[in-house]
Amino acid sequence: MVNITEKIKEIEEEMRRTQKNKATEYHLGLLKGKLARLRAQLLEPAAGAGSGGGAGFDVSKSGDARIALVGFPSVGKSTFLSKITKTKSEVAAYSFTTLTAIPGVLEYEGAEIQVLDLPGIIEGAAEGKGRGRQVISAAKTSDLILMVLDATKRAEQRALLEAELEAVGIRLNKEPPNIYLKQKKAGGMKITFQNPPKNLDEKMLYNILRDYKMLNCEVLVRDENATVDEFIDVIMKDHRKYIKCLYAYNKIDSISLEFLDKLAREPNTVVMSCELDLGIQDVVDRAWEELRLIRVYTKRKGVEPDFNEALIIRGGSTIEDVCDNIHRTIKESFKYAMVWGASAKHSPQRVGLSHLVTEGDVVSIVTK
Ligand SMILES: Nc1nc2c(ncn2[C@@H]2O[C@H](COP(=O)(O)OP(=O)(O)OP(=O)(O)O)[C@@H](O)[C@H]2O)c(=O)[nH]1
Ligand SMILES: [K+]
Ligand SMILES: [Mg+2]
Repeated sequence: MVNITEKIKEIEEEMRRTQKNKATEYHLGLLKGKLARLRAQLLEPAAGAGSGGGAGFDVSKSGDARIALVGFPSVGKSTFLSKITKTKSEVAAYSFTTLTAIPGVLEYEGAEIQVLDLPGIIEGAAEGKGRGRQVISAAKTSDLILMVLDATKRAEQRALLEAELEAVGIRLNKEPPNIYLKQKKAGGMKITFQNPPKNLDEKMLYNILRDYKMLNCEVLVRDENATVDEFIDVIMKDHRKYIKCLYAYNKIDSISLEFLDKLAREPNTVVMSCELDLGIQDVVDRAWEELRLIRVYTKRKGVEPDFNEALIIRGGSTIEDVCDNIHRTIKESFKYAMVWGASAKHSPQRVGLSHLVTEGDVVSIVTK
């Protein structure tokens, strides 16, 4: 493990030393590719090491979604958990009060959201400092990262945390790159650009693919703004996780109104004071919005739907997802579904498995 960490340091050092220009961009691209590979290795549990390596905390998922509270020590993560759930997680003025993952349940309009209070992380977490790697692994399993920040601390804290999460393959508030990559058994490399790329060229991709020993593959870059980093993300897609992040600045009781105003205007940002009980509900409402969960009601033939019993599913879900949510095997005997509500062209509409449902729909599944 030490070996990999040292190699990572060496490459980072070399990247810092290398001046960025046309002549060095191929070399830098290759270094980035190597770095991504080493970082993934670092997170892989060592053979026979049991729960070592990249394993998270042993908390099973429950409820309709999971939110992870991530932040530096003593920013108020446990205070916040204790405010929004019935769970009491220890609060104190010293760092590393919380030493493991403490789950709580947030009830929100009929949904149950699991909220994980996590130990504070520090710079170097991705490389294994403190419980950093465990915390980050837990964050990787969440549907939303609520990054808790101390409004009284330096502004750089946010960028530092983001860099730690980036280093282990978490991509915050980003979509997967619009690049198609398929490994083949033979035929060499076929690289195509749909539009002339601004930051890439064929040679660069070729070099990186060769370094990854992907000699036979097909690449189609659809996005003209795609970057080398995004291309590497596509190669490493099994190690990447695209997660929404909401930034919550706590302790606004201790900052000036001017600064508060500035913070509150930043994108994906909410402000609060757990101490004064200010803004807590706003943070919860925003977190709920970011999760993009919707409620769908099921109905048996000839019976009124039960509006007290919603299925909570992800926005963008289909009838197929609804089936999977009801029962693992229902899809096998699926004939068609009847849908009432906003997603139906007329009520009811007869639809197939691929129909997209939306908030408040009533669905009746007809089986063979
Ligand atoms: N001024 C102020 N202090 C707060 C606020 N919220 C929490 N605190 C204090 O900040 C300190 C740390 O709170 P914790 O909830 O233990 O912080 P944590 O992020 O869970 O800390 P670790 O578990 O050690 O990582 C405590 O002394 C809290 O009373 C707030 O809104 N304003
Ligand atoms: K603390
Ligand atoms: Mg804590």
